[in-house]
Amino acid sequence: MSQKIDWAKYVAETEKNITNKISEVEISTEDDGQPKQRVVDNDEDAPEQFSPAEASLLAKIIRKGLVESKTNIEVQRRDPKSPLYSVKTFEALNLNPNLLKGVYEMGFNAPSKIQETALPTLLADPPQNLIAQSQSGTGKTAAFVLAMLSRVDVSKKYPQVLCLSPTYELAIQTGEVAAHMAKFCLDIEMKFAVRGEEVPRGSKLTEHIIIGTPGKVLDWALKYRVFDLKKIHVFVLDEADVMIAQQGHQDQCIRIHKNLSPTCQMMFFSATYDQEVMDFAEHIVKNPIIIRLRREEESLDNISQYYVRCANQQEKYSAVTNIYGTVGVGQAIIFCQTRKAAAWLSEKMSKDGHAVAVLSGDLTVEQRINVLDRFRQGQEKVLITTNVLSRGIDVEQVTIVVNFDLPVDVNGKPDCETYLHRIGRTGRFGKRGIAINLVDSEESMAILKSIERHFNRKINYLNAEDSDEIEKIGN
Ligand SMILES: Nc1ncnc2c1ncn2[C@@H]1O[C@H](COP(=O)(O)OP(=O)(O)OP(=O)(O)O)[C@@H](O)[C@H]1O
Repeated sequence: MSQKIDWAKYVAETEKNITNKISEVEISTEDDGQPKQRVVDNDEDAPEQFSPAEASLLAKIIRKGLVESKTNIEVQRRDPKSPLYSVKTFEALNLNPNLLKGVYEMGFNAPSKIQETALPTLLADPPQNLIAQSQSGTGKTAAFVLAMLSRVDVSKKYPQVLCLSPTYELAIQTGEVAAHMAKFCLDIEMKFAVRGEEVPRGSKLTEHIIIGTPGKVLDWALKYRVFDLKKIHVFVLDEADVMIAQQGHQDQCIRIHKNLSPTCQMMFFSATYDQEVMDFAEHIVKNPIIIRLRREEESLDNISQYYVRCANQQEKYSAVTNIYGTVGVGQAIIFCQTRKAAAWLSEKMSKDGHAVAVLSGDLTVEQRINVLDRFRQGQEKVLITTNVLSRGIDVEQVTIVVNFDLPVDVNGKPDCETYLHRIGRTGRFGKRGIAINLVDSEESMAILKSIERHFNRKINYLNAEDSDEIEKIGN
């Protein structure tokens, strides 16, 4: 099926394309287009209107979803098919006692499947390389953060562990998890290498761990030379698939990777790897242990997926305002494909008296972190955003994800990986979540169907005429 790729040539060509200007790029394929008005053709299955009956059905679904979000995690832990399943305790993973204290302090009672399977490899001696895949919200961050903290030699006052994240927000979140886990390991020091952080040229970093975005890390390592990539002995690539395959990150990550010592331990993590990206990962990581999901395991049972048919942009807007009215005690994230669409939607909702926050690459990093903090504290119940927040961001109370626009790649083709990451902002660690897709044209219907086929997972039509619908939810 696929044509053979010469990875060595591919890496060499990618490197040739590296520009001298090193800057941070967000994982968003935003364009500057205005939201378009589209008209849907008649469809025999589905009425065009987002009717009051549908609005009321939606409200019921959301309420039911919220009630079920109290699903017992312990039950899932005993189900071998669940990503939360584990047989071991954290004690059995041979963690340093102070790290173990940190883990329990965070309220973690037992490891998830990925933690239980990845940690023995990550902590093995001699060190083993790992390429790991596990569904969104199943505890990958804790797995690699525990490995990072375990590998630090505090007597050596220089950066030894490097973790790369695709966005500013994700780097900060990972640093916060690491700080929390290291609460009883006071000697471990960390530094963020992200936009807004500056270091004097010629100075030498003394922190043990660097967590950052690729552009800044490359700047600090190769331009300012404030730390030595050859002395890094643990390299973590979070969201590894976009980091090695998406334009903007790829050249920087590969350049960083090339400058590491051949003995540096590699830890690649993501919820998604398509086959080509996995082949490439296997090419750049020597003798890796691979933890891989089957396609049908990639999407989570605890996230119920729906679509709503809307005739045009105005009906999409009505659907969103209806959803706004039903969020209740949870929170919602609404994804738009472009910054402009996000700005348009948030302005319109604000004008109509709905309190919403908006986060996109249009804001400064200070504004971005401020918006996210307020959302985490529940000051706004609804956050409108772009793909910049599609990956990794962990806000426990998010019960609903809305795709105002379905995710497409630069060629307008369905972006199944982004879809999975977006809907994974809800349903964190076994909680229940609801994903609602707004479909306003035959093109968007085709995209939805293609996503459905890709994961072989039904996305249910929100049919107000079907009185059994609510009963089916969650089954
Ligand atoms: N063993 C555990 N017990 C209880 N909660 C946990 C455990 N491990 C992680 N969590 C919690 O689960 C949530 C999701 O974890 P995390 O953010 O690490 O997921 P992830 O797999 O990295 O997700 P994503 O693919 O979206 O990046 C977090 O709130 C985290 O605190």
